[in-house]
Amino acid sequence: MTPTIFAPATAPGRAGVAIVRISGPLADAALSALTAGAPLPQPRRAARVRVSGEGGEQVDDGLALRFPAPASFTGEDVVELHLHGSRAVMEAVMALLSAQEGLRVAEPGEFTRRAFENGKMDLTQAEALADLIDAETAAQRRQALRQMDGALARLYDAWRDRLVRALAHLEAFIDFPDEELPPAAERAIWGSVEGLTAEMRSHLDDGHRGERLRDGLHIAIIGPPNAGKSSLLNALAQREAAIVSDIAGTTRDVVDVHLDLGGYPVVLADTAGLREAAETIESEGIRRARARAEQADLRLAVFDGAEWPAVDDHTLSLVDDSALVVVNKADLGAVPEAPAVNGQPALPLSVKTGRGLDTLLERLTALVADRLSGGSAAPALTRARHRAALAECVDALARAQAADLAELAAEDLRLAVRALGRITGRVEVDELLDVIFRDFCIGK
Ligand SMILES: Nc1nc2c(ncn2[C@@H]2O[C@H](COP(=O)(O)OP(=O)(O)OP(=O)(O)O)[C@@H](O)[C@H]2O)c(=O)[nH]1
Ligand SMILES: [K+]
Ligand SMILES: [Mg+2]
Repeated sequence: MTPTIFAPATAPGRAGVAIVRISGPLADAALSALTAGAPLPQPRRAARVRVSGEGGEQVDDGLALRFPAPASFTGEDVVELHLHGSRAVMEAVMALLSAQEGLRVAEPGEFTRRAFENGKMDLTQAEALADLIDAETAAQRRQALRQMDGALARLYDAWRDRLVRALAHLEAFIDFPDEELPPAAERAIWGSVEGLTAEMRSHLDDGHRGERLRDGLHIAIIGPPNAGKSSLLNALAQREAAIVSDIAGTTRDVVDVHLDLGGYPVVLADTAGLREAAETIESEGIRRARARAEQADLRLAVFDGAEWPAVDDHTLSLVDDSALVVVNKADLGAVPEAPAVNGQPALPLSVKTGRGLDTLLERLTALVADRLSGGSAAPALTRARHRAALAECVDALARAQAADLAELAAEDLRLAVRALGRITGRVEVDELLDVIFRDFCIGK
């Protein structure tokens, strides 16, 4: 018998309510045992229950909900206990459940895994559920909900269906060599494969926006020492995340802060000021600053307005045309209204007076939204796992198209189908035959 599993469904710690979830064939029995054999509540109706332990000692007064199989999250019998969220109550109830025969504590992700195994969701939906739980910003929440609703699963399954169909048509002619593959049928098969390849390529070529939206867009603040990089980080983060001082070379380690810019997640990094450092710790800091600047999705270059119109060469060498350039300390130097650095428009800024901060925030938000939203109606690829499988699929399709023999082409199409199926976790059954019999009248 499948073991019945249980675990707290709410985060640990003191809370008004804590929920314990039980899933498996013994879920109802477990509830009965906890409630001294009181009648089971009606399905999907909250009922007040008195939870008691050994010798009838009361442990808590709470609510119980039953979701009989298969209409439950996992597809199994599920019981939810809504208890008071204290450590003492939770520990007592967990101990009582552990003591019951056939019950054990769930492993991480095991409820969702059972939901997948019972056909309640595909792998992309299971992943989306994890993303929704981790979501910190509105855009992350929207992406996760959309994927949980099956947007990616539908896209990948539709592609897979089209591939299976092309493969079935090709195999039909391989299996029945007396039948010539009519040129029109051959064109249809390869036309469909070509169309699919193009759609997959454009889905892959999305600037990684779905994956970035999960992780946050990485922005590195770079600039010469004392330009006010840490001051700017603190102003954007609205807290004293990094140490600010008038000593050049204050920042050494990279300091990351997580920001929500217009609903989009951003990881903003403050870095060491760039210069020829005399001392080893500072030069290690500068090495880290350069490395971070290279890995970042976007560079925010801060020049020192007190030096204007001179600009720092070390920083300049890291500024590309996607970088956002600001000239800070505009309150000190003779910084013009619309400065240009190396021909690139820059924003005059003063973290001290607040000048330019709103404009900078607006520009940053627009840039981030542009990188992460993509503005397209199609759902975004969200994981490296999907990317790897899709790339494998596209490679197999390219090989199939180049193959001389139909048998070899069919083998590559089969590999392509398998690669796609891995994304959603679908296994192949006798689908090929189904399609053949639906679309062909073999034997006529
Ligand atoms: N007048 C003026 N001073 C500023 C401004 N922004 C920062 N400062 C001052 O400039 C000095 C250096 O600021 P930081 O934020 O530590 O500069 P940094 O670029 O992080 O410096 P390092 O970490 O050493 O590379 C501090 O004394 C700040 O108070 C500004 O807009 N105007
Ligand atoms: K400093
Ligand atoms: Mg600093």
